[in-house]
Amino acid sequence: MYTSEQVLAALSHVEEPDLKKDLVTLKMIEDIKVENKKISFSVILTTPACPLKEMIKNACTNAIHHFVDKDAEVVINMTSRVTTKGTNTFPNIKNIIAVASGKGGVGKSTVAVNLALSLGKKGAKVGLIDADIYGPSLPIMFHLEGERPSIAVVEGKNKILPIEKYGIKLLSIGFFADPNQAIPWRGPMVSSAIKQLFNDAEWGELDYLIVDMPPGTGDVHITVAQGFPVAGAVIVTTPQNVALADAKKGAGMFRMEGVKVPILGVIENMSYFTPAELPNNKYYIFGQDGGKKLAEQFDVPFLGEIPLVKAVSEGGDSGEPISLNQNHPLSHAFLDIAEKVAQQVAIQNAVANKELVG
Ligand SMILES: Nc1ncnc2c1ncn2[C@@H]1O[C@H](COP(=O)(O)OP(=O)(O)OP(=O)(O)O)[C@@H](O)[C@H]1O
Repeated sequence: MYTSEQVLAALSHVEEPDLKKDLVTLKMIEDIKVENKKISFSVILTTPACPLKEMIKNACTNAIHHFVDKDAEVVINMTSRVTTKGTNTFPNIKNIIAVASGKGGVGKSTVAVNLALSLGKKGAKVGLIDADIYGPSLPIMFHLEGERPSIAVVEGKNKILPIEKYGIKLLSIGFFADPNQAIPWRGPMVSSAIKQLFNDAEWGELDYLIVDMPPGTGDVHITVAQGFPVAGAVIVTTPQNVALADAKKGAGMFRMEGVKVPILGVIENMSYFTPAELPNNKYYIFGQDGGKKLAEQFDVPFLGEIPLVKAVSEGGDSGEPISLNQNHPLSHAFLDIAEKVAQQVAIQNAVANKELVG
């Protein structure tokens, strides 16, 4: 018969690759049960979208076989408790992630929507705010044109109820505006409208709240970055020089004194085009590797590339984003990006909570 101490001793040899400490020190092991030759326990990851899940699971099994008994039956329940910063002033929303670009039209909304859906597919509780006051696209991308969120009284206060679709909760500035009427936004108006989407909505418990920002750097950015505990920003760009130059300004804003939002990484969209009849050809219409170079310049991770594919724009226009199509290769590409984003959030949280030296 084995003991829990033997199991813990074995697992203290398994390191969490990102956090660079062993699983026992990080308190990631729970519910140890030993029964004859069977050893079971739970590993509590920092996110259900952990890209290292299988690697950690295999390392645990190997450690038990090596340090306890090579014939033990090992049953591991891989689960998660999404981390947040100790200083988070919004405890029911664990991580706010801003999706930003410098230039307009680079696919920021497309990335925000598919990132949110992919995190949801991984089992996280996800919300999405469309804060693009100049061109809110979420109502069309979710086929919710003309919808208005309901209002409910919660603890004596009127609260906006986010609309739920495809497993995530949504609010768009577009739900409150006439799509045929342009609004001349002034600074204070912008600020109060954006704050309402966060403060006056009944979001419930969320692991990740993705915020689709307007292009450029303006009032919305300042309101979100200074008014709310943003876990990090993702920068979307195309490889084109004009987009990169603007993306640099956008990323630079998050690093300014008084803003100081960590940049989680760069996503390159419209990286290349592959015609359906020539599936092995890649045409780098907007140039090559611009996103990677931008990530290098800012010393942040490159989170992935998305090619120019007709199904992406069709999915956006029809209200069925590409991520809903499980079989499409880009659905996998977005899942991969979502894992990398969640991983970077967990790393930033560990740095902020002084569990990791940044
Ligand atoms: N990888 C892609 N392949 C094909 N079409 C794409 C791709 N990414 C985005 N698009 C299309 O490009 C257009 C602009 O995308 P999107 O609205 O996501 O950009 P944006 O940066 O959010 O724009 P805005 O500046 O208006 O906020 C949309 O029609 C979208 O469907």
